Amino acid sequence: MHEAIAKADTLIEAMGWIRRFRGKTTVIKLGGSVLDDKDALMHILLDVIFMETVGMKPVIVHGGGKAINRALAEENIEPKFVQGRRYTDQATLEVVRRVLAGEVNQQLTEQIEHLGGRAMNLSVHTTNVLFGEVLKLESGEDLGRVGKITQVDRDVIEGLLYTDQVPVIPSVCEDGDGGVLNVNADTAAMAVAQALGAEKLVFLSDVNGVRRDKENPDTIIHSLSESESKAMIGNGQIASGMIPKVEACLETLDRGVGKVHIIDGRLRHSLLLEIYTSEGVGTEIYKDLNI
Ligand SMILES: Nc1ncnc2c1ncn2[C@@H]1O[C@H](COP(=O)(O)OP(=O)(O)O)[C@@H](O)[C@H]1O
Ligand SMILES: CC(=O)N[C@@H](CCC(=O)OP(=O)(O)O)C(=O)O
Repeated sequence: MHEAIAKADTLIEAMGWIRRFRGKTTVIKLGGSVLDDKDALMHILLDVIFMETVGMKPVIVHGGGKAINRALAEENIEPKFVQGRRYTDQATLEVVRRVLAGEVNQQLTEQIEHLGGRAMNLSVHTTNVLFGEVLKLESGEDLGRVGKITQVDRDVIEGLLYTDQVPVIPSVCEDGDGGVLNVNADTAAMAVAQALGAEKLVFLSDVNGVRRDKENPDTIIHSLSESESKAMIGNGQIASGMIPKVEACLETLDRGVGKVHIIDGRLRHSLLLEIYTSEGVGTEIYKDLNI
């Protein structure tokens, strides 16, 4: 009996934060690292279904870098990265399109349905919501068929949220000429969060947050300013796949999204903990105060 009362107490405690976030949009970016961890992924999707059930509006944007690497290896194509982004020739693009917009996108949607939620896959194979153009790096280096998002079909996404479905969006966009482009999933999540004016953007990865020493989990920084983030990218403390994530956080904060966090998708219920504990988990990136 005591146990049952404690459970009921927990529900009442949750009422405050459920009310606070009801009707608000959270964009959740799932990276290849958590997509590859079956157990972690199942718990993340259960958290997402819970959020939707209590009236929050979760939107999933996903990558799948590891699955792409495996598929490329099968075709003897050597992966190549420039500043954390994949150089994408035509053969690589075919693989990215098949794996991200096809397999991973469909598997995620089916798994949400299998776990009792309602989801809809929005990809270039079904209903596309991401449009863009070829990304040009300031350094002048060529990335091939890599895109940046210039437009998001907000109406389609909001229509799904209105009918209590979780939109599941891969990081592939259409260009204006009937072709598709490979987009880094962190930047795609940023574009979707901006277009929707999301309350939160959460990056779920395989690290506990941004660390001073990337090998040492104890050096996590819970609250990181814009200027310190830039300095850490400059001196190499923030490297590889963390660069597009932090850059996406900074750009998002410039464009009116409430909060941006990088959290550990392997930690059970990290998504719910992030929303309803005051200190949160992982790293929050904030804009410098202009004093
Ligand atoms: N300062 C840092 N703190 C934490 N992780 C870092 C840092 N610099 C580089 N990294 C690397 O970034 C990786 C996360 O990026 P990535 O592998 O692209 O994740 P995802 O697949 O979730 O997008 C970490 O696993 C880590 O190896
Ligand atoms: C241009 C570019 O880099 N595209 C990425 C898209 C997938 C992605 O970003 O996946 P993760 O989130 O798992 O890293 C790629 O081809 O790997």
